[in-house]
Amino acid sequence: MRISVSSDMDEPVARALVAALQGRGHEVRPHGALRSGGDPQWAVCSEAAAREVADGTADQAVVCCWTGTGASIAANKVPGVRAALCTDAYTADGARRWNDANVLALSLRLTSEPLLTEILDAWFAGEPSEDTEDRQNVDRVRILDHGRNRL
Ligand SMILES: O=C[C@H](O)[C@H](O)[C@H](O)COP(=O)(O)O
Repeated sequence: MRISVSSDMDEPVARALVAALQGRGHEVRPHGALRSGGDPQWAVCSEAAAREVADGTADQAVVCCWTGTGASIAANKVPGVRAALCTDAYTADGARRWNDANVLALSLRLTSEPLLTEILDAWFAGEPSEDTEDRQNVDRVRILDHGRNRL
């Protein structure tokens, strides 16, 4: 997959994330502190990565900041993006399964490299649920994207 990755800080775990994604065969599109000349403000680089998912340049994105909160907030402002801040593998699996999340948000502070591996394993193994209620919930979120009562 083509995966946009942003981080507002050039932290070892952010570099490990890029290497892990490449090691899994993904094409990484770096943003923020991960790219020479990139704008490292979390609101800017998270939005840039998320926009690539929304416009189809990327299949998914991983957005990072110290807490993960700013990155997830900014990404979720982009219509079509469902960003989930995941602090463990169970949450990452649920985000893919029940939320059809297309952007993974991570905390640079909390995510150790072993935990990163667990989260990525769960994220990439997870498939969106076909359950009717789950799909209806995701559709409701799509309606919210547009600010009006249609998909
Ligand atoms: O949600 C915000 C993020 O956690 C930032 O990474 C945090 O604000 C640190 O940014 P700075 O080092 O620019 O203060």
